[in-house]
Amino acid sequence: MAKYSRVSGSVGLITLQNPPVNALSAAVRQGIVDTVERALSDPKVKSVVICGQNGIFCGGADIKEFGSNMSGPPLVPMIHAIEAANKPVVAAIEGSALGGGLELALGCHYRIAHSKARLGLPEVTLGLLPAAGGTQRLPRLIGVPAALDLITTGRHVTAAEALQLGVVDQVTDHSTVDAAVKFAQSVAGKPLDARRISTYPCPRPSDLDALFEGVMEKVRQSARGAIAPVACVQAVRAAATQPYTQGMEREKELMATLFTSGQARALQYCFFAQRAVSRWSMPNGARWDTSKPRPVHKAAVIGLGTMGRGITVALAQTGLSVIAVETQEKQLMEAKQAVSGMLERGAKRRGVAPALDRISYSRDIQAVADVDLVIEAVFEDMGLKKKVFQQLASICRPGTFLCTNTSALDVDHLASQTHNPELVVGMHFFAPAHVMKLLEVVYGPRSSPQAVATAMQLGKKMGKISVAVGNCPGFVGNRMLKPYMEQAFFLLEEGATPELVDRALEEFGFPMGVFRMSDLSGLDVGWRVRKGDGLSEPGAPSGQPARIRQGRRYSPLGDLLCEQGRFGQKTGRGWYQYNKPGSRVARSDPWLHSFLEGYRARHGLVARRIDNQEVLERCLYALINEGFRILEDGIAAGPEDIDMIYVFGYGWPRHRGGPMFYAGMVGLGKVLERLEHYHQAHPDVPYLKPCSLLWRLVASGSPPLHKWREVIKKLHSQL
Ligand SMILES: CCCCCCCCCCCCC[C@H](O)CC(=O)SCCNC(=O)CCNC(=O)[C@H](O)C(C)(C)COP(=O)(O)OP(=O)(O)OC[C@H]1O[C@@H](n2cnc3c(N)ncnc32)[C@H](O)[C@@H]1OP(=O)(O)O
Repeated sequence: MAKYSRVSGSVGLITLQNPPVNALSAAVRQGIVDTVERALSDPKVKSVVICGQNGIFCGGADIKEFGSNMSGPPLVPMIHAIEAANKPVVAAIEGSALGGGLELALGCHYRIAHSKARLGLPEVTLGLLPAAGGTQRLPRLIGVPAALDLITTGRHVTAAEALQLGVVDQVTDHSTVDAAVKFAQSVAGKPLDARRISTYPCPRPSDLDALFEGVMEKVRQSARGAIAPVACVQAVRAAATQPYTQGMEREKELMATLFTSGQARALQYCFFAQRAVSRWSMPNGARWDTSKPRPVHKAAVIGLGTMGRGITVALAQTGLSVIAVETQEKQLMEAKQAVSGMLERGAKRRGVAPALDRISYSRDIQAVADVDLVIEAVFEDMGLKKKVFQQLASICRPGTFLCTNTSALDVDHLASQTHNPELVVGMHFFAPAHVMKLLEVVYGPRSSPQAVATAMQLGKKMGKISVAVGNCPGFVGNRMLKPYMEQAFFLLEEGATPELVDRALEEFGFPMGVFRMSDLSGLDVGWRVRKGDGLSEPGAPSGQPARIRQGRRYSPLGDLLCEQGRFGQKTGRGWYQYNKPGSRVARSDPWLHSFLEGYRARHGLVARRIDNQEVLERCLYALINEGFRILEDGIAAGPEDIDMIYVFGYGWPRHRGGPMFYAGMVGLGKVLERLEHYHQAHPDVPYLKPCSLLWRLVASGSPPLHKWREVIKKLHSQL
């Protein structure tokens, strides 16, 4: 699918046609090969322009093809043929030129870009490297350090930056195709030898070894176990140290390893899952494509603590008018300052004016009377939230959407405080709310499809990955976190240390292990919840054994630390020790180790050797098991929803695809077998009991993840 025409008498115009992004599918590659041949053999044609239809040059190789047997002409010889052409070929870049799209443009002799175009080699984000010559041509064109930056980060650059780097030859504000055709006419007949990038010598930095060692070190640290960034560095090193043909061989060899890796599968799954979650559905049949969102121009935020401040910033940055309400004078003053600071810093980073005048502050909740949507972000206390919702119900004009930023409380119970429960949804942001990408949109049994659609659309406008989920304690993310953390506590009781557990999880790829994370977010948060649930003393019924609550195993370790005032980083002591309160550098704490020994002795527990494998299996499989329960309960519509929540909100390593994808990679049978094993060893831990959906999936032959919905549907229809 590439259209051919002759324009302005002597220019062969090739238009890539594969909506929506003109990906280089087999048909497009065949189309390019055919039309280039046609242009080169037509004596009337003196030069050639390649462009893409619908304002986008090319989004790269067709990622969907990677999972199947690839047919059609391969990219590398196709691009070589273009570069070797004896007539000038000009790329007219509008919209995006990414991955294979940019590699195609690098094979052309000239590149003209529209000022709004974005260019990049994002293959690394898909677990790959630019394997159509990108790792060899780009460093030859723009130098090794700049090429390393683009290829190892995958970042997209603007046309202006591309021009500055030397990736493109000209930028236009007008019709790119017209400019390229004119340019093509002007260079017709001119020698092309100096325009074939593969023939350029690669500029060789004097400190080559030091440069590559430094970049490799940086990449290894930030990649957290991802292999593609490392391979990207190796491929660029080949460009800098070997002739082009050998460099291409190295590129191919490294790509072959990446192409078949589990990491590439996981990252490509994430690419599609990230897009799939916007196509939400509810158990009652309501869906994204049949539910119309209402526009939101003016919003209000109630409560300006940490979350309320971040939400206010995120809304203002999206271009909405915001009324920010905080009843406490001192808190309001502090919040104003903090919000202005965040907006100014963000605006400076993005080179725009801060959106300060979009926000008006008030101490009076009556100020929200005429907004389109309210986000309540007061303290996580049901009594307080209920009061706010009752007030909102009487203040707001009819039709106003009322959203709660609770992280676990019952959205339906809050909805019942209003006259229009259909207008109520949860909008669970993650701290810091103006930075974190995840938003859980929580629908209750009475939430209208329009309320869900409106919250989802608002989240998208705010640049969030919004995932629609059902209402249950903890929703999806926090509900799954509970068994994960519980296992970590039990492992301490049985002989592990916080350091051992955290190391295993960090080696797996989490940015922080469970105990370092708990110190960061504050041990008191969970303590308050456990007290509310009647688990932690003194709320627990008297006379019950210290390590059993509500008939199941319970570890009071977190409560005991809180009783000592060890709330984590903010108090300078938690699972680790810190130089001073607020310090972020966790150090091993001998006090904690002897406390654990004393605790075990008091409860007659004998410490045993626990290895990384047990830590991972118990923590991760307990979390995954809860994920299956969530699917079984219909709280999440599909495994992609759960995975994107964990990747974007909980630091699950993207190259492992999310917990449910990971379960599929490990093998559902193996997950089931290990859960059974651990449940037999710990029968008082219900979270370790494999759930029926997992049994059902294994009994159905462990189908691939995209077929799970069918099994879930069958299960629901039988209930
Ligand atoms: C032993 C075995 C040896 C094997 C060796 C194998 C050798 C193979 C040789 C391969 C040569 C390598 C070539 C190249 O280096 C590799 C690549 O090019 S990989 C692809 C790189 N490109 C990207 O990563 C870009 C991805 N796309 C985007 O970033 C964005 O889509 C966009 C282009 C900026 C547009 O953004 P939006 O306008 O917001 O639109 P969406 O993102 O919502 O996308 C719309 C729609 O299009 C789908 N889509 C986008 N890009 C692609 C793509 N490249 N391929 C397929 N489909 C794509 C996207 O999924 C959306 O559809 P939906 O999912 O919503 O249905």
